[in-house]
Amino acid sequence: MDRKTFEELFAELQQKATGDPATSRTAELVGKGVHAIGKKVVEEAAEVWMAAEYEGAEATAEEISQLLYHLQVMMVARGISLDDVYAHL
Ligand SMILES: N=c1c2ncn([C@@H]3O[C@H](COP(=O)(O)OP(=O)(O)OP(=O)(O)O)[C@@H](O)[C@H]3O)c2ncn1[C@@H]1O[C@H](COP(=O)(O)O)[C@@H](O)[C@H]1O
Repeated sequence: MDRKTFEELFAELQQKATGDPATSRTAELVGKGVHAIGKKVVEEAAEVWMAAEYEGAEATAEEISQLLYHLQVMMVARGISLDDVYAHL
């Protein structure tokens, strides 16, 4: 499995954002804009909730990974850095 940390994924997505939408999901989503990304964030958040209530830990962890990915895509699309977010933790 291609494992990466939260920080490593964010660095990768910053690079991918300006890439080819035909080969990069990140570039495709950033091209669609904040409205489309926001819908994915809400959809993935609901899937985390449902998995946590009705599915096992592994399925829940997978949904959480997809939510974190889409949150990072939103950050890239809006020009928000990791430090911008960490400042509020
Ligand atoms: N971690 C992720 C990741 N998690 C989720 N997803 C995307 O989110 C989708 C999951 O959402 P859904 O189940 O709703 O999928 P879907 O129904 O096909 O989505 P819709 O097209 O209907 O919106 C997956 O099919 C992926 O397209 C991700 N896409 C990319 N990454 C990582 O991001 C990096 C850059 O990826 P690219 O930009 O594609 O090169 C790589 O390291 C990837 O592993």
